[in-house]
Amino acid sequence: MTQLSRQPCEACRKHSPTVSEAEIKLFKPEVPEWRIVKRDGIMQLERAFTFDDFRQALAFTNRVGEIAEAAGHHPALLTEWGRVTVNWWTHKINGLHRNDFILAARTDEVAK
Ligand SMILES: C[C@H](O)[C@H](O)[C@H]1CNC2=NC(N)=NC(=O)C2=N1
Repeated sequence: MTQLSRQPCEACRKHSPTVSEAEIKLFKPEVPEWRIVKRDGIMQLERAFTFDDFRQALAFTNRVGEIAEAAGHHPALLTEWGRVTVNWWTHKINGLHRNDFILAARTDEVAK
């Protein structure tokens, strides 16, 4: 499989299926630092990134915003002094789509 972050996002429609167990087994190893959590009954990918101060946390937040805008797919972002918590899920299907794994992989790339 080509590197997850390089894969194109696919159009996600209202009735698109959520990721299967088999897809999770395929994709999750490519984003090992992310947890699959359930928030408000919705499966999400979540990771907290730490930084030396607020300015660096904010700069990372904006980099994630840029990749989200480029993909037309957006996370929940909690930006604090020294930490940014990122949650990816697909609103249209109230759950996880392959796009969320792709964007999580891209998020890791802009954290470096
Ligand atoms: C109209 C707009 O493209 C859609 O609402 C997009 C925007 N960004 C999105 N982001 C996420 N995470 N899920 C969506 O379903 C979604 N839909």
